[in-house]
Amino acid sequence: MAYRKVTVIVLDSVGIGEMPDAADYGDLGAHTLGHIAERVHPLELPHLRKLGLGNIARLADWEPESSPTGYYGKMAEVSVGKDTMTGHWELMGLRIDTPFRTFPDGFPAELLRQFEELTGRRVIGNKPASGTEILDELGEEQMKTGAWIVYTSADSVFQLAAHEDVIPLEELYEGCRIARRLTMKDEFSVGRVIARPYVGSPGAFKRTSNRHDYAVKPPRQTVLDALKNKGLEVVAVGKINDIFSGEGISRAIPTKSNADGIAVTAKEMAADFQGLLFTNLVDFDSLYGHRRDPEGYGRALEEFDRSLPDLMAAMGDNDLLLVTADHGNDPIHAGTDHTREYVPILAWSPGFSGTGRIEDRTTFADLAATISDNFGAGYATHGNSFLALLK
Ligand SMILES: O=P(O)(O)O[C@H]1O[C@H](CO)[C@@H](O)[C@H]1O
Ligand SMILES: [Mn+2]
Ligand SMILES: [Mn+2]
Repeated sequence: MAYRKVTVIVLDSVGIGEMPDAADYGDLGAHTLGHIAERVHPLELPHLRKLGLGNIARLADWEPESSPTGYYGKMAEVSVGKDTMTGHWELMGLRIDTPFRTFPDGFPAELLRQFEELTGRRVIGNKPASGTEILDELGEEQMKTGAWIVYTSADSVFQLAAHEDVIPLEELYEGCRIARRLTMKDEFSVGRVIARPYVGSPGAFKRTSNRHDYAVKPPRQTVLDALKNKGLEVVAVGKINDIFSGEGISRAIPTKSNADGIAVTAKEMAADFQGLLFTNLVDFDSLYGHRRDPEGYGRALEEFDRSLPDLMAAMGDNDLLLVTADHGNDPIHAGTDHTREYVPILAWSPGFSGTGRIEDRTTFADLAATISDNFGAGYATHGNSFLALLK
């Protein structure tokens, strides 16, 4: 049976345990969901557990669900990376063997010299940092001097933070476009340039939702292109459009928060179209994972869990829901970066007559293969479809 609409919801950073190669990434022992389940009491996720979340892996003292209603499993990442772009691109069929360049010691002086010259402002910072901590450290100096705050992370990112009253948004975005051009060169190449505007006064700075990402394009076509080329709708909710630089997307709806993303997704799930609805909920990662806040992370999971009945009620018998993630971000792991983890996969349709385990997948790209298989899109990927299992 072919589903008319497939909805993929990426719970950004909701990993389900270390990958076998986690040590290569400094992530031995990482377990985003497991550690949240251990730390946060109570953690009420009845709907996710009913689908089979607690049957995928041992999570704290949870009893596995005795009669789950969905198909459940986990997927491994084959690409060399643990960033959002690599994760999402693999979910949509790519295998990234050349890692994005990272800058653990800051960006080369020559890049910053050119950036300062072209923008007419000095740079301060230039190191890996948490985006909120660097504001505590350098926000006041920026307000006094009008310099750019440049920082990076374990991801391949050139992040440009600016107080909205000191450097107007338009100038910040122009600065990002300049940085984007400079970082297209091989020796300076980064996956994303990110505008990080903020407001407030020293000690109480707050980042705003005027963040904007300038990503490189996927290196080849993803299953999104294959669907779009076939005339199917590909609707992107949240930061999906940025992650794919708009490639293969027919309609994009940016969102301001998980709650907003969930509401938009519910509406689009109820709308009548044939194709793919693809949502990213980023708050798990940006507000709680990177901030190492297990409590907040748990509450955000509960918020999503509470919305599941509405999302499911919006589906027709011929629709399929797939819930997954793009990497881990264990809120009790050392540092403030992503963690190299398996991601969960939960599948549900009102039309299911069976339920059960989806055998461990060796690549996130099995999702792309499944989607292609469903729509007869003929997309070539290293992934393997598990569509036949879902019935
Ligand atoms: O600490 P903040 O600024 O939120 O940064 C996080 O967000 C960036 C992009 O997702 C990554 O580099 C990560 O480190
Ligand atoms: Mn992510
Ligand atoms: Mn992140």
